[in-house]
Amino acid sequence: MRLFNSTTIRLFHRTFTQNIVPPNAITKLHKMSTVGKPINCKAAVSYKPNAPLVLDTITVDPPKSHEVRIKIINTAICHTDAYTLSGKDAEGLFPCVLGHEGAGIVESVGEGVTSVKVGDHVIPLYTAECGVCKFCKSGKTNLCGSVRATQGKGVMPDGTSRFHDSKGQSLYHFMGCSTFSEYTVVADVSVVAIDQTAPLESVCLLGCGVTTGYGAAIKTANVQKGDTVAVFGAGTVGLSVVQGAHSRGASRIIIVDINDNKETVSREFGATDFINPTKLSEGQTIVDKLVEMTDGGLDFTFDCTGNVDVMRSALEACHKGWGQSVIIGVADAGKEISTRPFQLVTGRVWKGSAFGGIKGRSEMGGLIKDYQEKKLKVDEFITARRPFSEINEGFEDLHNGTCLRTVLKF
Ligand SMILES: NC(=O)C1=CN([C@@H]2O[C@H](COP(=O)(O)OP(=O)(O)OC[C@H]3O[C@@H](n4cnc5c(N)ncnc54)[C@H](OP(=O)(O)O)[C@@H]3O)[C@@H](O)[C@H]2O)C=CC1
Ligand SMILES: N[C@@H](CCC(=O)N[C@@H](CSC=O)C(=O)NCC(=O)O)C(=O)O
Ligand SMILES: [Zn+2]
Ligand SMILES: [Zn+2]
Repeated sequence: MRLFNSTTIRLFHRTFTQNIVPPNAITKLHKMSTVGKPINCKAAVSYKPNAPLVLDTITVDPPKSHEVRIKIINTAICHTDAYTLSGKDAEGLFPCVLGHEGAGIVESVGEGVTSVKVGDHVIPLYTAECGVCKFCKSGKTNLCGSVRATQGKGVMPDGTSRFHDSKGQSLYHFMGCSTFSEYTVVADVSVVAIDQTAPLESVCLLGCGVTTGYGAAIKTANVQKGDTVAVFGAGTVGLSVVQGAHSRGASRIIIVDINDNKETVSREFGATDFINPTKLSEGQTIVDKLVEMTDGGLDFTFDCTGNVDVMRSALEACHKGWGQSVIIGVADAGKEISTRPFQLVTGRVWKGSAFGGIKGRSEMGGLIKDYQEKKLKVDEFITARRPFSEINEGFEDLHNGTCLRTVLKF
């Protein structure tokens, strides 16, 4: 689909008034503009749990007040997309347009939008930042209350959807982003403009995985020089925690993963040790092993698996008196965590982290700059690139044992 935004039209308009192009072409050009009109475009629709995504031509309605329509250029597939597709997400709704780790260009904006403009390069944010709600003003959290309730119900803040499939059926939005569509509509508080020179193919990963892990280490945990750290799960999130801990000068960074193929890449991101918990000596638990390796336990541990048994081990491997365990992984509906309260009585702290504690609109620019100055690895997480039409193959990549992120291109 060719896109003419209002800036383009203004430029053409200037050319026309100089009599270089016949005046009747102006009307024709205005007719070609997509602004204010529904757009028909490619999308991958998830009609039901555990089924392949269906490539369809869907209709994306124009943005309403305080909404932004984005042409998505690149989107990656995060483990959370697969989790919701599996039917294990308590908030999962079908039929929907999944995807939340993307980057694109603003096609048009609704009334009242001042924070981004047509042509801006942007990253959609599943953790909004309105700046004025109780959460945003607290200075204590990156969670924002402005659109979270409707986001969890798969609709825009006014309670309606902007997506319809080729049969006219309404489709749910996902995580306020729905990047598995060539065009999407998001709330203005759920999008940030970025430096136009940043490659969208890479920085789309800052829309979730890299930011989440890196932020969990440097913001949520605030790892300091010399700290000992264990990270459970060497996916993009876990390796981004490793990267954050390494940047802070952690003295020991132990990766725990059941897949030996992840050892080399873990060390490349800064891990000092790699442990496969399925290959311990007879009778030894992963907690025993980690406590033994670190003279009593870790300063910080991170769960990046979503497995509640792993979360318990991560807590119990923390040092008595001060060790902190950060839960990042998302668990299946109905799962609960447990431990002996004694673990907390004796000073271990259990906490969680969403989007790495990062405030997307205020802090994304800094992460992009860190990437551009080669202080933050992002490209290194891309293990495959595919055209968007191969999105189902991209989901299969998640199970190939070496996949970190598959980036799709429209
Ligand atoms: N809180 C937040 O803001 C966010 C949370 N998430 C969540 O974080 C988690 C990680 O995401 P992502 O990095 O994309 O996922 P990945 O699937 O890429 O990474 C998870 C890793 O953990 C490994 N693993 C699985 N089970 C165990 C186990 N028992 N012990 C040790 N390692 C194990 C996996 O191995 P294998 O591949 O062999 O299964 C894989 O290497 C997911 O639960 C995701 O939903 C993601 C983004 C944001
Ligand atoms: N829908 C799930 C909860 C999913 C969840 O915890 N999501 C993470 C981000 S995962 C990104 O890949 C998160 O940020 N949570 C905070 C939030 O406000 O959603 C469920 O219902 O369990
Ligand atoms: Zn994600
Ligand atoms: Zn807010």
